[in-house]
Amino acid sequence: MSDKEEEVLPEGWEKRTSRSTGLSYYLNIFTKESQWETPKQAATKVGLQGPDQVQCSHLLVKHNKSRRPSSWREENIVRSKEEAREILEDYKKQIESGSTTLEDLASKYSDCSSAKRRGDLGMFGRGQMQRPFEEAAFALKVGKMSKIIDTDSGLHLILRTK
Ligand SMILES: O=C(N[C@H](Cc1nc2ccccc2[nH]1)C(=O)O)c1cc2ccccc2s1
Repeated sequence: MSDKEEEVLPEGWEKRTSRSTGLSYYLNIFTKESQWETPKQAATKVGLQGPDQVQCSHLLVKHNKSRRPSSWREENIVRSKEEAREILEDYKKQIESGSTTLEDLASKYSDCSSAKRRGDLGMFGRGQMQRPFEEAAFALKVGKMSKIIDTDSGLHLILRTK
């Protein structure tokens, strides 16, 4: 194309010139990520490392090896980790059948104080929750539920809500 014709780029991209090489590159104005290749489709709004923050609800079943084997529901939690897994697998089946929701079960049965908020943990960024929980939460798409996640607190089912 002649230099008179403006290069039309897909939405969300800007053409820049590298100060060091003088070569053109393309900047994703949402994620600030750059690339040499001319973009063929609209810029993604989520960078390679995923969103900065997510919001999740969770259902926690503690066991006798949990960091704090106590909760608003049970002063002294004695069930084994295997029993906790069986309980959570049954909750997971109920949720997947559509007969109930994670939030309804969290309100009644979660061993986390977030049970009082239907399991809602609010928004959080990386570095705030135990790593296995964080990795699972940030890998979820909005509206999706995790597999059973094992942390020092116990066994969790996670639902990403934002
Ligand atoms: O750490 C908490 N509660 C612990 C159990 C627990 N351990 C967790 C580990 C990862 C994510 C949530 C978790 N909840 C407890 O009650 O023994 C939190 C409670 C709440 C309540 C509201 C919002 C955030 C949080 S985090």
